[in-house]
Amino acid sequence: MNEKIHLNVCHIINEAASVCSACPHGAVYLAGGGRGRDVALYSQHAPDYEVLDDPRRVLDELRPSPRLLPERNRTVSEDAAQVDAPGQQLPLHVPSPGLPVSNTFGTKRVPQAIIIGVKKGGTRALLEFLRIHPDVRAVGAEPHFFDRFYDKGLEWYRNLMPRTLDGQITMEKTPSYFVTKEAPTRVCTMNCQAKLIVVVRDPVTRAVSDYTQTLSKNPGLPSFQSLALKNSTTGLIDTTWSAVRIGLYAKHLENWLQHFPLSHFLFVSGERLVSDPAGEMGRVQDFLGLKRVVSDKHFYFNQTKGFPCLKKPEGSSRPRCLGKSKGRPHPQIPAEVLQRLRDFYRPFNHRFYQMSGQDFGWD
Ligand SMILES: Nc1ncnc2c1ncn2[C@@H]1O[C@H](COP(=O)(O)OS(=O)(=O)O)[C@@H](OP(=O)(O)O)[C@H]1O
Repeated sequence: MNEKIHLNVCHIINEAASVCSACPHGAVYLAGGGRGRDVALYSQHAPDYEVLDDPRRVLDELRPSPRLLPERNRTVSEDAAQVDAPGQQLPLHVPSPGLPVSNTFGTKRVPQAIIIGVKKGGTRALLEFLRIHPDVRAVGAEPHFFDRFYDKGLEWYRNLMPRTLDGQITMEKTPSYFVTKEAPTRVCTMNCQAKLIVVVRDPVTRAVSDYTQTLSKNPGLPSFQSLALKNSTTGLIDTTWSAVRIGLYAKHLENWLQHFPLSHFLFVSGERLVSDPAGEMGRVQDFLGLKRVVSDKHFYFNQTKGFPCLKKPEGSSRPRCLGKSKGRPHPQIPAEVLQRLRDFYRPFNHRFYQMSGQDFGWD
């Protein structure tokens, strides 16, 4: 193989990571320890990464569109920067000494659109669905720039972004931005015209989902009810617990609305993203000013997973579901505790419906 093409092939293998239920953290890591000739090149550099199971896929990546040839930002894992696991982030870039890490196609731009929340709302599904669109380029891992790494500076942030051609939109998702006090002013300092997407989900289910994630990392965690309730007799809710606090959408939105007009926001229903992904994606594409490319022909409902999956996600010619940490079973929570939480959230939900102009039907 011509050396230049060979390097491009390797580069694209490395860049074409996509979500996969069979791999740790739900991601395919295409570099390292491969069975295929091209993949094997990486074995000494990135031994920790999973193997591309079919080197022929590389050719698929090369074929479809010249837009795929510019650098694809390296995706690591959808859970690379979990809000619950500070300090346990995987690198945003897979090192590949001696091989080109970028080419000169396109420009790295700061995002014009950001998925700012909410944690456990369905943000990963939305980003992966958007990445099918040829005019969307997104960083795979969560950069956490506007909450944790702001002092690294805007150039650091911009450098994390994939290169885009004219007309393509740069995006990222970090769900913790929605609940970060300083995030709105920081995002506005970067770009006050930014479009902001919030995937919201019934705050009670969201809290249980959040708890499920923490429990999966820490099996000794106290029960949901002991964390959610200040006192089991009075039934008072502990609003200092982050799993509860994140669901106060009206309160967090109020903070954002001090810096951005409502027209800059799109609220995506986490529930409808599961029941009607194509319908919800239609709204998202309209909001972003994109042609409606992502449609019902891209989705199928996977009975085993119980969720919609992609027929052809970005960088793949095979169907893919999100990883095991997305759409996992929740522990059983006593009905009276859930009811107590539902009652607690009701006024906040109604306020949120008023503010957003949308009724999400959570009660
Ligand atoms: N298509 C598809 N496949 C799998 N999972 C899906 C999908 N669409 C939405 N969801 C829901 O996404 C929930 C996880 O939300 P996030 O991706 O925002 O989580 S995170 O904040 O990034 O950790 C996840 O929450 P759990 O069900 O609690 O695991 C899912 O309910």
